[in-house]
Amino acid sequence: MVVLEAKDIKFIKNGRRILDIDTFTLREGEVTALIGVNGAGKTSFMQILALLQQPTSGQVLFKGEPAGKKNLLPLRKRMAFVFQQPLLLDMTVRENIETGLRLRKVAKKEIDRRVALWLEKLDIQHLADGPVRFLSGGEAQRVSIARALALEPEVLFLDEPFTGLDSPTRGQLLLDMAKLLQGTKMATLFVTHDYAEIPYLAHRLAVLDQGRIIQTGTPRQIYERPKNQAVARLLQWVPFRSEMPLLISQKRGH
Ligand SMILES: Nc1ncnc2c1ncn2[C@@H]1O[C@H](COP(=O)(O)OP(=O)(O)OP(=O)(O)O)[C@@H](O)[C@H]1O
Repeated sequence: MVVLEAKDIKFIKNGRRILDIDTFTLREGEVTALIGVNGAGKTSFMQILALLQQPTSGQVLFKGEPAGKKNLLPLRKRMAFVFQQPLLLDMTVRENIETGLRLRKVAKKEIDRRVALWLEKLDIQHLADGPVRFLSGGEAQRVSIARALALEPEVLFLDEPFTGLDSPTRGQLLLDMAKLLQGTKMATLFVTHDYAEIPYLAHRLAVLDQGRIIQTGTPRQIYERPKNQAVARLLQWVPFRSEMPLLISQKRGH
């Protein structure tokens, strides 16, 4: 099922075409990785999909409902973000996870249930009542993931969430994240500059080049058959790409 759909998106700034995307979809239960060189338009496109930025023309549909001024806020409440910087409030871990739920007027009992659940799933129960100020980078990112997932969003945006973490911390968090996303109904967009992360999380891959989506498919399809020179060039630095585990693609029988 298509959860989020972008149609005929054009985004023009200072007379320059930043984005020109005919069609793009995020589907239920699927993680789509979006890659492209610096300046390709990933952030702009993510902001448009997250309804944080209005395109010059075109439409974003949420489960078939066109997003417009009237339904912007209720639709945004059905989405959640994890950024490269955890952007935590100067409170305890527990309070950080609770805040978004309170803003959405979730009942106290349900807040307690969800906070306990996501503290456990992210393995941060022991940090719950301490201030976020003293957390390591990896712990802070776990809190920001728990905060996003506790909202039970229908769409999840992951904006380079593992960048800046050391290798073992990142590896463990990637594996934990893959487990957490398995079997959920969320439609997830995953922007990353580290292509080695893709096979662990992404079912689909979309390549953005100069504002256009130039190829979509499973990671394996794209690694094995890049559509043109631009895609091949982009992926040429992926280490050992032919031997990569491609965990999710294999499990799903692609
Ligand atoms: N509001 C704006 N006004 C003018 N130019 C903009 C605006 N937003 C983005 N751009 C330009 O659009 C292009 C795409 O930017 P964007 O940040 O979306 O790319 P990106 O793929 O996310 O890059 P990076 O990987 O470096 O974050 C860039 O050339 C940027 O300078």
